[in-house]
Amino acid sequence: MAGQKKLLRALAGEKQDVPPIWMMRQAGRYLPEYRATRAEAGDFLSLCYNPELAAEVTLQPIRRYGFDAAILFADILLIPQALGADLWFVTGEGPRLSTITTESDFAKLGPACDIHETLNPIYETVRILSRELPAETPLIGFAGAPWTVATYMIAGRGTPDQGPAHALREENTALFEALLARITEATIDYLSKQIEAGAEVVKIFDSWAGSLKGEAFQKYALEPCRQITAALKERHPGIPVIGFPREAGGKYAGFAKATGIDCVALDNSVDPAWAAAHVQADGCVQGNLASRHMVTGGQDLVDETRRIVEAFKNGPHIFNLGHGITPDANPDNVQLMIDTVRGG
Ligand SMILES: Cc1c2[nH]c(c1CCC(=O)O)Cc1[nH]c(c(CCC(=O)O)c1C)Cc1[nH]c(c(CCC(=O)O)c1C)Cc1[nH]c(c(C)c1CCC(=O)O)C2
Repeated sequence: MAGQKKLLRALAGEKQDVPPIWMMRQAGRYLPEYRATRAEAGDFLSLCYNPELAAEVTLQPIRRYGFDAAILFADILLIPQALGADLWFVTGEGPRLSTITTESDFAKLGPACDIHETLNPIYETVRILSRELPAETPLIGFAGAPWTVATYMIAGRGTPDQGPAHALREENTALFEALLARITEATIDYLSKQIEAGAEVVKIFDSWAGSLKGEAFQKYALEPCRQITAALKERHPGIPVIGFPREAGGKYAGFAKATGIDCVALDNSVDPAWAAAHVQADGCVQGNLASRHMVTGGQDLVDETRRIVEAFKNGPHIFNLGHGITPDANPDNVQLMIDTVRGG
């Protein structure tokens, strides 16, 4: 069923001599061809909603590097926008959204079933990519996890400690949980449409999972991921799901079993030998190389890449970074990483 695609074979639990490789944010500002297409689109959001150009930037890193997977070009904050939040990007600073802190803010959001009107161009991007990607290159669809998306919707921007979201969670738990439930429902529908349009794998990005401790992690990171995964696998039997509870630390262990996901994406704070013993024991793992190596390069990059490949060589493994590549990265260092993984 997994066919010959290396990524799908790893997700199905197969150990390979050379792991498949792709990179978080592989379509991005470190590539001159991305910057040119983004300029043609006008701005980042216009690029996300332009199916031809979004497909073009998705394909750019595949053409340049021959990665073993493509990831849909879009953003986790399109869901809040499709639910009715205002969204814009401030150059050099990041995203801004209208905030949700009261029942009346929440009441202004639309129902989950209304998101597709806004998100239809994204499904069109997926359809174009299904036609244009090389036969051996699967397409990964994605969405943000409800907690991470909620942190942006509550604060109206990225925050270092997710303070406003934690405050709402403690002070108005009912409103916080209603918001999470709405995002969860929308995310299931959104990912389901991506799969219908041709995505062969989906990934759930919980970039701020690490700030949820103890029972809160179980309720607001693990449980929504379990719900989304169960609903998708019921609608689309066999669809592989990658989960990324970033900075989950010791809670990476057991996460795949508890949620039903097929692969756990690791950030660069976990020791690969520990993760091989405690996370990969349950199935496929992905990630772990610190993104800064794409800036600094050299022998350190080669040594770290080899250390990770070696640590995970006895089980299913997808080579990737521990977080997205940054705009100051050198494209030559990406090639060096790929050559090291493939050439030893
Ligand atoms: C938290 C989060 C966001 N977006 C995303 C996350 C989760 C993963 C993570 O933790 O990095 C996920 C994301 N964002 C983007 C993708 C596309 C696919 C890929 O190549 O990985 C994916 C999977 C494109 C993007 N999303 C964004 C860019 C840069 C936009 C530009 O061209 O100016 C890209 C290529 C913008 C974005 N989008 C977001 C922020 C905070 C920012 C601004 C920060 C920055 O400028 O890098 C929200």
